[in-house]
Amino acid sequence: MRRSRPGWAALRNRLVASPRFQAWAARWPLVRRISGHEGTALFGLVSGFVQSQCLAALVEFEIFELLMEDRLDADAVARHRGLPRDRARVLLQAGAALKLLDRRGDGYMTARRGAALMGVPGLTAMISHHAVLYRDLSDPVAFFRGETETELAHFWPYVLGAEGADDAQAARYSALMSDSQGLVADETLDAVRLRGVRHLMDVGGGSGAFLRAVAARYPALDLTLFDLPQVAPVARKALAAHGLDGRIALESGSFRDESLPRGADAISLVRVLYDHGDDTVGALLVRVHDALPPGGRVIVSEPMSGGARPESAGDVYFATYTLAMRTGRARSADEIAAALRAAGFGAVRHRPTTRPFVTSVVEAWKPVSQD
Ligand SMILES: CC(C)=CCC/C(C)=C/CC/C(C)=C/C=C/C(C)=C/C=C/C=C(C)/C=C/C=C(C)/C=C/C=C(C)/C=C/CC(C)(C)O
Ligand SMILES: C[S@@+](CC[C@H](N)C(=O)[O-])C[C@H]1O[C@@H](n2cnc3c(N)ncnc32)[C@H](O)[C@@H]1O
Repeated sequence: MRRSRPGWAALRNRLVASPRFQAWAARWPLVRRISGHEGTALFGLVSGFVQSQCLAALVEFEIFELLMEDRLDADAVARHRGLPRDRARVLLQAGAALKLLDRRGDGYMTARRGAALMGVPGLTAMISHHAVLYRDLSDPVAFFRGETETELAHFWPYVLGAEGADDAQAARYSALMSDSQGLVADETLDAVRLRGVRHLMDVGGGSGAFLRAVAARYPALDLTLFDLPQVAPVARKALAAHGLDGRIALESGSFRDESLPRGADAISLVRVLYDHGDDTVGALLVRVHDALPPGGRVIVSEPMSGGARPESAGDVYFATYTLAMRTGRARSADEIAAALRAAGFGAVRHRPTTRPFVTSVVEAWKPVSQD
């Protein structure tokens, strides 16, 4: 691959890395703003793990619930939560500095950002679950060398295939996933139009939260949920609880081992591909292609890497998370498009979403004629 000569960038780097240049830049009004901005951004990176752990403590001590309606001082919070007073004060100050709590006088109350966090389904459960990833990352050098026996690799064993999972694990997985699926479903359905589709099959649909959202927006669509046999009891229960057991058909099987049921003219893969390696994804997309009629559509929705324009959610969080799982990876929209084309799809479209940290969407169509 041809490399461009990074002449200007190399000169800039030498200058910016020099303490003398930094001291000079701090004195001059025009550059002072840029250097202050860079310093603040760097401090955010350096201290980000402490911020996340303060957030985790606020969640575990259920501080947002306690301060949702009442303004309490640190002593009262300490009493309610069985914390030493001086430590409660430090935690509440940290919450206020992170704009999760709002301090007035000596009193603290849940701030708008804390209230928003409480309103995102599954987010506090995800924050608690991060304890596993945090342990996996405790030696980042070993982690990136691939030397860590990660806990996350065992947390989702059935991602690796039907044989690895038991019913309890499937239920736990589906609960954590379905809690967060409302947001993913809304983002996905805002990004794609299903008008003209007759029958949608959601492959790897978990407990059916995506199809529930589809059913609400498109009452005339036929809907099928396909997932592992272990997930079927959880899905059946969830659909019945929402009165949708007659509305959404359930099919069980493993897309690793068998072809997909035919009959749908659109197939969705919501947060499925990034769990799996390239070979599994390639084979799955061929099976999706085989199951669709000519003119049928595939919809891929999941958090994605920014590719040539790296971005934080896909290239830091989800890329690291999937690395810790030791199975899948966060792919860019271009990589997913290439995999779709390799499986025989055409007319690939990237549909932007408003919250790429929740999901991004790529759609493609099976050509009407193969010539
Ligand atoms: C009322 C007055 C006076 C003013 C109001 C002003 C106003 C309009 C304020 C707006 C407030 C508001 C409504 C805010 C809403 C904010 C929302 C909805 C924020 C949503 C945030 C979502 C987040 C942070 C989602 C995070 C998701 C994560 C971390 C997901 C992780 C998923 C993983 C690890 C999945 C793994 C799957 C696997 C295992 C790879 O297969
Ligand atoms: C990350 S979850 C996503 C669930 C749901 N689509 C969502 O977004 O909440 C991945 C789903 O793929 C399913 N899955 C994994 N391997 C599978 C396989 N071999 N065959 C069928 N489904 C599978 C899992 O059971 C799980 O429900």
